[in-house]
Amino acid sequence: MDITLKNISKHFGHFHALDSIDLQIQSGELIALLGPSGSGKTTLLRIIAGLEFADAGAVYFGGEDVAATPLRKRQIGFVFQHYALFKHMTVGDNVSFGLRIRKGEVRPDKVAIRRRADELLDLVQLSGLGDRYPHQLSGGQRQRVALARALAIEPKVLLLDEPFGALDAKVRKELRQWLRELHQQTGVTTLFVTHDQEEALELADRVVIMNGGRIAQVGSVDEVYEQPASPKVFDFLGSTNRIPVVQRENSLVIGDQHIASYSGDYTGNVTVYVRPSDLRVAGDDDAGFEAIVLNVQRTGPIVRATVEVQYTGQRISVEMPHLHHDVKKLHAQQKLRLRLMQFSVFAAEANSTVESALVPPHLIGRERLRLA
Ligand SMILES: Nc1ncnc2c1ncn2[C@@H]1O[C@H](COP(=O)(O)OP(=O)(O)OP(=O)(O)O)[C@@H](O)[C@H]1O
Repeated sequence: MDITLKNISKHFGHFHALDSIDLQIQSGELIALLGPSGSGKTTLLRIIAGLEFADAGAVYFGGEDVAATPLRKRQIGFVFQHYALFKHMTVGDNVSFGLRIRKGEVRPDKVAIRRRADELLDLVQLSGLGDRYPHQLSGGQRQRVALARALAIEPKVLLLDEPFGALDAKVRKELRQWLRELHQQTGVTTLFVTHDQEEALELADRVVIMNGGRIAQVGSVDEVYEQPASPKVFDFLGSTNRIPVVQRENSLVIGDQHIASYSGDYTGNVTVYVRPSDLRVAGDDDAGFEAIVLNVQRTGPIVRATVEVQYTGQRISVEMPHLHHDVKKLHAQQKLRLRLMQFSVFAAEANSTVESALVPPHLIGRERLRLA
């Protein structure tokens, strides 16, 4: 089932929780709604479900405006963060609940209901546990029961609100992989809310990044990660270093050092955004910038260092694989050159001064005069 959201807005009192949301979701897509707390993810999910109503705009399922379609007729499966299983019912009865409460002709007979529950328990890899009660399951198993229950009604759309939020990190990782496989098998159009960028990037076909009730960017995992539309999106998708530099003749420079080629939209004083893991020790022929190592931490296969960028004074983090011979020897007070493997450039931040970005310290007096 494809879903179209057109110009959705929602206020709670004077608070503008959603502002002109437009989004098109293809049938069978797995979409992550990612964003900081309060950005409007759950509100949007609830509006799609019909649990909340928009002040303006429309939701279309397969081209049909669902404004007048009540919740029970939207054929939506839900899973929330806190497993809302019925405690007094067995796992099998929980899974088949949506079928057992159907009325009239659409209610399958007892044997068919039992068979469907068993199939679903197979699908979520819990076969044989149908007679247990929820308290006899682990957290991860309970969330899988919740998913099986949501799938029992053969939903056209699956909506998951932080489905793994209450589970520990290891179980979360396992369930992510499992959900991805389950989605490949069922092909149900799925939207899931998360504020965990790793979860969104690992699971989704496309990511919708929300901020302050608006969509900050929509794209494939590679698009949002490699071409973030704004500093906010860059920040939200992982650790960020910011380095003030100058764009000059297709080049980014710090002082007299050419640190990378660049011919994008921004010119003059700009800020390079680079992730710690996208920095490497530069070879003799590489473009790069000088830095001094302040401290080094070795954690398993990764070496983490804090370095100070020469001339600009920024303290930035670097993460490199420990196997490289230059990285093995890294120590405090060492001078080195770093190169940017992948980075984004945005307009200069308000507090990054021209003199710190542009010139080596011994030239600052002169350069300031020239700029005055
Ligand atoms: N029923 C309500 N009444 C008043 N304000 C609400 C209501 N529901 C949500 N809000 C507000 O709307 C904003 C968006 O809330 P929403 O739950 O959609 O955010 P979210 O991105 O899902 O956040 P989280 O990750 O913390 O769950 C928040 O500021 C929240 O306080």
